[in-house]
This record gives sequence, C-alpha cells and structure tokens, in this order.
Amino acid sequence: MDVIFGRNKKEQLEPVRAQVTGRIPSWLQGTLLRNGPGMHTVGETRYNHWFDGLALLHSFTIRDGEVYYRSKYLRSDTYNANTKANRIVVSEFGTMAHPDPCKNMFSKAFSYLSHTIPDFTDNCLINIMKCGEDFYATTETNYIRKINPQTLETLEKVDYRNYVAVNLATSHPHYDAAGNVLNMGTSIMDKGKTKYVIFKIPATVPEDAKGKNPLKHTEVFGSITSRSLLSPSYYHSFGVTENYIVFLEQPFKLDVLKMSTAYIRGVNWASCLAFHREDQTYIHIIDQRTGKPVPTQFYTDPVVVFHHVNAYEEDGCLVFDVIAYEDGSLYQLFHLANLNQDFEENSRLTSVPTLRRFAVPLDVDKNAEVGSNVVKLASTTARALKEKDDRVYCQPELLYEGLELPRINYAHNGKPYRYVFAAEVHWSPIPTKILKYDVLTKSSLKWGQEHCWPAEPLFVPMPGAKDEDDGIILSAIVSTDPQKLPFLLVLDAKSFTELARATIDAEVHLDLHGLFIPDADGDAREQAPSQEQPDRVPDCQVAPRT
Ligand SMILES: CC1=C(/C=C/C(C)=C/C=C/C(C)=C/C=O)C(C)(C)CCC1
Ligand SMILES: [Fe+2]
Repeated sequence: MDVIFGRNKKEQLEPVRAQVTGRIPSWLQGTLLRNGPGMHTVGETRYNHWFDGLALLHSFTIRDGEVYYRSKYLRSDTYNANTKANRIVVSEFGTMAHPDPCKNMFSKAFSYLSHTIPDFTDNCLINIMKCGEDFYATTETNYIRKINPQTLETLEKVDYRNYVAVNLATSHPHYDAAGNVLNMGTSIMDKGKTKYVIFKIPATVPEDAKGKNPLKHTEVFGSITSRSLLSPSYYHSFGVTENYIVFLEQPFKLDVLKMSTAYIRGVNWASCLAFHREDQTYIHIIDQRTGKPVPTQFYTDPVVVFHHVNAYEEDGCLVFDVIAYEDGSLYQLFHLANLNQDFEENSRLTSVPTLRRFAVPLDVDKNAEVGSNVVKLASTTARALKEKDDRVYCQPELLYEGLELPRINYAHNGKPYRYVFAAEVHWSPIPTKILKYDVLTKSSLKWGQEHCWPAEPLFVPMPGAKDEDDGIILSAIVSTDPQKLPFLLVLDAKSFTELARATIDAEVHLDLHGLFIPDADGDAREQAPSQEQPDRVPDCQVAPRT
C-alpha cells in the first residue's frame, strides 16, 4: 500500500494529454481542480499520518472531448521550509517537528518556548475554496493559500485571523446562491471565551487600491459558546438550509491545555484530540436571519461526524443527513504505520460510516408530553423525544451503511434532495466503489472495478438539466496494480454507466476534495442559472471560471 499512501508523488508540471476512450459529452468543458496529500517523506524524515502529507494540487482540464492533466505541490511556507532543511521542520496533524538538532541548548530551549502558543501549518491539503474571483487551497488551521487555478501556482498566504477571530476553520465552506462563502471556525479562549464562529465572505466587493479582496469584507453573523472553555469540539464540516445552520458539537474534542504543551512534550496534535464516549452530541440550530441559536436544547448519542451531506426544512422541521461513526477510529487508521504494513489487518475501522437522517422540530410544542415524539414527518422515521427542561433527544433514521466522501448536486444544497454520490467504504477506510444512493427509494447504483480506488465522486450538472441527476460524475481513479495507469472516470449520473475514461500516463495521487470550474466560454455557459431553475448553482462546487 506504500505505492498509494507512503510514496512521494512526482509533480506533472507540463499538462499531459490523456488517452480518452468512450465519449466525453461535448457540453463538459472546464477544469476539475483537486487537492490532497502527495509527499510523506522529506529527506530522511517521515510523516506519521496520511493527513500530514504535503499538499499536491492537480487538475483535469476537459476541452472538446480531450483531457489534460497537471499537478504541482503547493509551495506553502511549510513546503519551502521543509525543502530547504531537507527534513520535516513544521508540525502537522500527526507529526510534531522537533527543533534543529544542530542548535545548542540555549536555542533549543528558546525554540520550545516560542512554540508554546503554536503557529499552525499552512500546508493546505484538504480542499479548494472559491472566494469572489479567487481560489484558495484550504486546511483546518487559520491559514489558507491563494492559488492560480489554471497554472496551479501558489500565491499569497492568508491568515484568517486578519479578518475574523478564529484559530481553526473548516475546509468545507458552503456557498449560497449568490456565491457568498459561509464558513465556521473555532475561536479559542479569546477574551476568556471559546466559541464556534459563523462567518460570511461576500462574493462581490468594491475594488480598492489593492484590488478586490472579499476577505476584507468578512462578516461574523453568529456564534455559539463552546460548552467547555478548554475542550472545544473538533468538526470538519457543518450543514446549511435556506434559513438555518446546523452545527454538531460532538464529543470528539480538542484538549487546549494538551495542545499548548504538545510541542514541549514532543507529541503531535492528533494526541490532543479524543472521543469522549460518555458524553452527548449537542445539535445546534442557528437562525441565519437573526444569527441566534434556536433555544431548544437538542442532543443525540455520542457520534463522530466528519461530513455533513445535506440539510433542508420540511413542514416546520429541519432535516439533516450526515455520515456518522460510533468513535474516532477513522483518524486512527490513517496513521501511515497502519496503512503500510499488514494493510488488510491494521486498516479495519471499528465503526462503519453510516448515512443517518436527523429531524428536529423548529418550534417545539411547549405542551407536548414528556416522552412524546415531536417530529411528525411522514418522510422519515427519525424521532425527537421531548424531555423535561426543554431538552429534546434525537434518534436518527439509519439510511445506508458503508459510505464516505459524500457529494450532492449542489443546486439542491439546503433544499430537499434525492441523491447522494459517495465512495463506498465498509470496514476499511479505502473506497472501492462509487455509489449513488437514492434517499427517496432507498435504492443504490454502484460503479467499481478490480484494483480501482476511486476519489470523491463529483457531480456536474448538464446544461438545461431538469432532473436532479441530469449530469455526469467525475472521479479520478488510482490503481493498486502498478501495471494499471490512473484515469479520470466520466459516469452518466442517471444510469451510473461509464461514458468515458481518460487514461493518464503520469502519477496521480489519491486525493481528498475539490471542485469543478466550468469554462466561461463555449457550451458550459448554459450551466448558468436558467429561468426555469432560478436557484441553480452559480457557485463553487461547480464554480464559474474567472
Ligand atoms: C494541523 C492541525 C490540525 C489539522 C487537521 C487536519 C489536517 C485534518 C484533516 C482532516 C481530514 C482530511 C478529514 C477527512 O475526512 C487540527 C487538528 C485542526 C488542529 C491542530 C493543527
Ligand atoms: Fe472532508
């Protein structure tokens, strides 16, 4: 498994033309831009965790039925410092970098002290975010890196803290119909408080002497005080509906005291993160119109959620779908030691990721009997049981077992929807198939082939689409068979049959997340919002080209 996880991947700086078999629809013109870890050793030093790897950006440009592939390492400060020292000198999620062994005792002590308040990494390896006209590589620290989506060049380093008081921010922002970014971050012990902050970055802003910078116009429009000052929840994403935000304060928590002493103790950030199975998961619903949380205290059993799938409002309830685990074993498994030796044995999840649907009433009837179910939706068996003191205990409906890396047709984000596109995973964290799950009929379609490991499947709508699944699925496939070249798979999203594959004679890495940037010219223009479907995405999961 070293081929897939541990080995450093070569950059492909010059675009290489892929060998296309089948037919790529002529309307599909644009660039699939994705991010993920590509380098796990520097000199003699090695990262411990797959999520530590240095960010490798790659793109598949689709033009007139042809596909061109290129890749380039993000020239983060972390990448540059590591390369210069020829060893890992910046700490990542699962690897704590130690001071220069050549330095004397005095400078060693100084180096420890200066790390007491940690400056996090700018190795933005998780996702791509579109912000106004700009694209950024993102991770979960306070740093994002502007990139050129065409050349994959690395541009400015941006510190979120210059615009909003957050020490951490998710790499899964949402976009509203106008393209404004909605994101959440954690503000740790600022003015004696630890808070989860919701902020908005506008898509369009007036130009000043330094040009257009939407980040300067970032607005905080709500926050939730953490239930614990020193152990805020860790979260990787959140949900939105037309009027609300859904935030799970889960018992998978960061220990701030452990973090502040991690460097001096020589332990990594991952060891400051723990699942508290004796605790509950609090469900916070924030009204976007007022920025205030709904007063009822909703809670559920202890779960770990990385990915929210979608959320929407239905008959006075808020329905939200997530991929949930019973513990934090997913992060445990991505330790490279588990992924490289005895892969089959060591890489078994102790909890299968499941698609769960929750429903919470937006207005809980004060007179409802204690113990009664206050969700009256015919569409789901999810329940919410009224308790004493305005508390409501939520029990989800189990929809599907064994899936991760969910995507939807983003035009349906925050609205009722039918299809989840995801990677199928069971007891191993490695995807083997791509899945289309219909939440209405509870049926599924799959695509898979021997030795093929698919990346997150991304949905691109076709021009003039009427049905939610009118479009195609793009997924980069890497192979565990060294003889088999990687390829970009194009599936018809309705039938889940293969339309084309573009085989790439270059190294392609297993990545995490990304987006599709339709060409501004050509047929792709028709992907703009139409009269019939006023709420189609002019957004960034399928982003307009700049
Ligand atoms: C460096 C660093 C962090 C990095 C977390 C990362 C890199 C998480 C990646 C998660 C992924 C890829 C999840 C997929 O489902 C923390 C813990 C936020 C805080 C401390 C500093
Ligand atoms: Fe993610």
